[in-house]
Amino acid sequence: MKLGRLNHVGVATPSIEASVAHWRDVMGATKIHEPFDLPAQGVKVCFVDTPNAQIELIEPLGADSPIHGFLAKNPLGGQHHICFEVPDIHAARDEFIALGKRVLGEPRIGAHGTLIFFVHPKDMGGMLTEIMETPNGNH
Ligand SMILES: C[C@@H](C(=O)O)C(=O)SCCNC(=O)CCNC(=O)[C@H](O)C(C)(C)COP(=O)(O)OP(=O)(O)OC[C@H]1O[C@@H](n2cnc3c(N)ncnc32)[C@H](O)[C@@H]1OP(=O)(O)O
Ligand SMILES: [Co+2]
Repeated sequence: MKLGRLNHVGVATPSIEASVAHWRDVMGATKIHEPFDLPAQGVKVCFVDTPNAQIELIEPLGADSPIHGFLAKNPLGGQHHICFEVPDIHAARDEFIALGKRVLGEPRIGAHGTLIFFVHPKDMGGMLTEIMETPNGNH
């Protein structure tokens, strides 16, 4: 696979509102985007910009949210996934599968509007890994 830019670090939180205050007041973030619901992924999302990547705050949305289990184990929240860009999402998916990695579902539209997929943390050194097609402008 051709490893691209680190796009974001996903951080699960029980409260985006409380996390926004942390990133603003403790970490000094100056550009924090408006939160929005992403029902197709079962999360509410809020991007915090850093100079070279984003922090993606995710709060559970709905009873089927994929992050309920993580928050049950980590009630404070915490680092949930890392996301790297690739030029060709379908080629990347085929390559992970060929390496025997568990790709979690079909590529789907993520929070940046491009296709994403996830690879199981137990096949990735303990890190839930999100792969996303490079958004226009990041090339
Ligand atoms: C909006 C979007 C975007 O950026 O565009 C997003 O990011 S949405 C981000 C939210 N969406 C997703 O995460 C979708 C993909 N995720 C999934 O399909 C699931 O969450 C899985 C990763 C398969 C985990 O499933 P589940 O929560 O049922 O966990 P489980 O209890 O079966 O966990 C199995 C083992 O994996 C570990 N495990 C679970 N989640 C983990 C995580 N985030 N990082 C590292 N390890 C993790 C558990 O501790 C457990 O280990 P032990 O057995 O050793 O205790
Ligand atoms: Co993400």
